[in-house]
Amino acid sequence: MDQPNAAPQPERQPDADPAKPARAPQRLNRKPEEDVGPPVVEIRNLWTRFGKTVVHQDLNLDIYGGEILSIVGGSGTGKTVLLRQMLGLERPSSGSVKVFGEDVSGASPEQLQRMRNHWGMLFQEGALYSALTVFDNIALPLRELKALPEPVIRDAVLLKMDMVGLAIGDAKKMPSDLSGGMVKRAALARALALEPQLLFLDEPTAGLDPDLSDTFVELIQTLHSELHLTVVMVTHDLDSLFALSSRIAVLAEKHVIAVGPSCDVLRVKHPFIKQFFLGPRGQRALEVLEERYARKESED
Ligand SMILES: Nc1ncnc2c1ncn2[C@@H]1O[C@H](COP(=O)(O)OP(=O)(O)OP(=O)(O)O)[C@@H](O)[C@H]1O
Repeated sequence: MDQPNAAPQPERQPDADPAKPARAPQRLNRKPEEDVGPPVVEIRNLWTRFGKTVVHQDLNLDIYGGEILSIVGGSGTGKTVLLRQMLGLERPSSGSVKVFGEDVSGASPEQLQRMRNHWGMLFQEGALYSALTVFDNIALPLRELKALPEPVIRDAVLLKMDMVGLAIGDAKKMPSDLSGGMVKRAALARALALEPQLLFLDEPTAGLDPDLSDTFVELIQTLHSELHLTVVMVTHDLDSLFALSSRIAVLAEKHVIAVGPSCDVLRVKHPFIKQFFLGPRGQRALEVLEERYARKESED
């Protein structure tokens, strides 16, 4: 996690019209410090309208390889819709969403299916198929490829189960036999089945008690660094937000008002940021994180 450093310099959107002043709320739009190459996800001038309701208005966001980018915002600010647009499950009213340089917003179902083979998605509540065993749930994306022999699928499923901390004996269990934490692990194993480079997480710790949530956060941290994943996460959970995020993108006023490392975003003077991060919950989450760092440092 980045430690507080120099005050952030406001940066103009890369494709903004130089003749126009940067919009006042776009206070911060920082790339990660090191040279990380072109964005893995590139959202440009995106508008989303449902009837007369405008959810996103000229929204821009870049997500870079290897980072964990978390999207936060108040209820109804369009986080889930944005995630679904990145996954090609919904189309924006205008603007573009590119993933690995390919336009998701205009892709055909066949193109989308091919693209999705490079992404994994962990939905809220795990979203396992209740009629399938843990093994068959994880095997599903591999079987859908219709290219792999069953012994290869078996090995891949067992490897993924091991990665997420499930025992071989769990393979035959039905989702209804699993605890909340195990459902998350099985869903994560399924999201990783095709060895994606990009992983989308929707509220990954929702429904877990604090201990299970911490364990799951550690698992995501380990997998992120071992598998060199790029992770895009939507979360309300401040503990996992601070523990995991390389950068945080804040949605308010129908667009991204700030994006950068948590230490920089916390300094942006905006009512939502103040209320969300600097209220009692935010302070507690920061204290927990500081304690965790102090413990880690003394252990090292
Ligand atoms: N298919 C749809 N038709 C009409 N309105 C929709 C549709 N999908 C989403 N919306 C509206 O768009 C807005 C953004 O929804 P979204 O679910 O993305 O919010 P969110 O930021 O994820 O909220 P929360 O944090 O409460 O889950 C909401 O006002 C929602 O009612």
